[in-house]
Amino acid sequence: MSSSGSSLKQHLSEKTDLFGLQLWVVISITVMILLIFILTVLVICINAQSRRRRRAPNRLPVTQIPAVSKEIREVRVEQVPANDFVASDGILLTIHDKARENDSDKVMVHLGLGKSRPADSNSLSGSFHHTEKEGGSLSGEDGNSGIVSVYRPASSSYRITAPSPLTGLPEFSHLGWGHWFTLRDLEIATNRFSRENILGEGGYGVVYHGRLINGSPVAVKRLLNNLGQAEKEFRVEVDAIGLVRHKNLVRLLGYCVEGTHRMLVYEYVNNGNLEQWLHGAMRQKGTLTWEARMKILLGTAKALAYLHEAIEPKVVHRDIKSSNILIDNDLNAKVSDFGLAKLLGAGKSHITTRVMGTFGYVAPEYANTGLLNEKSDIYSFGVVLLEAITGRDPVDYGRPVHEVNLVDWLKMMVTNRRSEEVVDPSIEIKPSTRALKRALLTALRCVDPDSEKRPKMGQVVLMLESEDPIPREDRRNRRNRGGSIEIDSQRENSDTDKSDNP
Ligand SMILES: Nc1ncnc2c1ncn2[C@@H]1O[C@H](COP(=O)(O)OP(=O)(O)OP(=O)(O)O)[C@@H](O)[C@H]1O
Repeated sequence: MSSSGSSLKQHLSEKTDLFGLQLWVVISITVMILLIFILTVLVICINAQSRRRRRAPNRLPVTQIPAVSKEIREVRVEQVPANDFVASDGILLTIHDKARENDSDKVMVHLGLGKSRPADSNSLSGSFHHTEKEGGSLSGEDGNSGIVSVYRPASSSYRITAPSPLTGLPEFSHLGWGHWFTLRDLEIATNRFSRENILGEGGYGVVYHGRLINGSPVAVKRLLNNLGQAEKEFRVEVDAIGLVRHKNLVRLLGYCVEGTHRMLVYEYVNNGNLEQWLHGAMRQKGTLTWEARMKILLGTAKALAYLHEAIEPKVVHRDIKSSNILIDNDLNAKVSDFGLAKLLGAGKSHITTRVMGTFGYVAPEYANTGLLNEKSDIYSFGVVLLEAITGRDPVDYGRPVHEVNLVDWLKMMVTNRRSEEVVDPSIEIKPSTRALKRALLTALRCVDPDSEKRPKMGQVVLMLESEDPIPREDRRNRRNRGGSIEIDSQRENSDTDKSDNP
């Protein structure tokens, strides 16, 4: 044993060819080099991975809603057979008729405006950038700042806009915009999701009123189920949507991902929604005046203009309707549920069905073909505007057959020069003729059966804000066209004079 030990020692002490170094020295150096090499490789790998993780949100679009939604095609095949959907409506099916389009021309003429050509619409509304200069009605967090906030995924820009003056709250999400709540946090906030805290139930889940430990009131939306969406994917999507900011969009404060639970925590908007004010429980509190309605609709238009035109890539809401327009104490509109379609769109059945939008508000081309872009939101906005003007439901089977569909009835009334009769009878102080025509024209242009002819939301904002009776350019065009339109123009002027100068 000792002889073999001493022979090993002897062997290790032998000089090698490498600079005459002893064998044990060469072995030690080799082992050290190997160790250093392994350590270096490890450090490089860890660095690369963390850099990749940090870069991940930069490559992420706010949402990835494609111009043409795949999910909607799936719905049409599996969930809502096109014919059933359209046949049950009956209106959507026929709205593309040439005769209908001619109707729409007539409607425009009787509003005293004629059908607008592209040049008209430019002169009427200007471009989005024009709006910026004129006072920034499409701006982000601060609606009056005149600055359009463009989503820039560079981390520095969104960290600056990150919120949260809230204190004593759970962990900030990894992108820095909001909070990652635990299930326990939200159980405490909502009194264990008690029935008394339920604000309502929609297609996506149940909404609870809650109070955070710092006293802030919140609305907690408990999503129906996870639909197999991976935790990381959900968090990344929520983070992206959480970065979208506008004073007319309900603010997403944070979320909860725990086990199969998925919850979204929003600012609490305390004055009901437009649907409740027009047709439901909030009517007990009084009737919304014309001005209040226009303020709410203008805020909604600004929120949509922001989603469609001020952020990149744009967001299509997909479910604009009066119950998704929340209202605060100052009668500011707060559009809710934006981004939810994307967040849950990868799921199946009922969620995908929700993505189809809501009966009565869905644009005909969306219902017929499943093709979706922001023009579908604009159609739905037009329906909400008509709903606010008339106080009627978009589809009301309790009415005579020719009045069931709001858009059709409205066109018929305007064609028959009965525009003054469409105003919600519960509005005490009627709008001026000028204001009414302005609102009706805007709504009718939004619900044009031809989606290409609908104005952009930025133009809609300008149309609703405008004080002019009719844009000068538009009048000149109408004079050139002469005939009955000229007569309408004179009527409109005298109406305007009458109502605005009592
Ligand atoms: N942030 C919020 N603050 C106050 N109330 C809210 C908030 N978000 C939603 N609600 C209320 O909770 C109820 C349910 O809302 P939810 O959006 O889930 O359903 P919905 O609008 O009726 O239907 P849908 O899911 O089709 O949009 C509604 O009465 C809504 O006004």
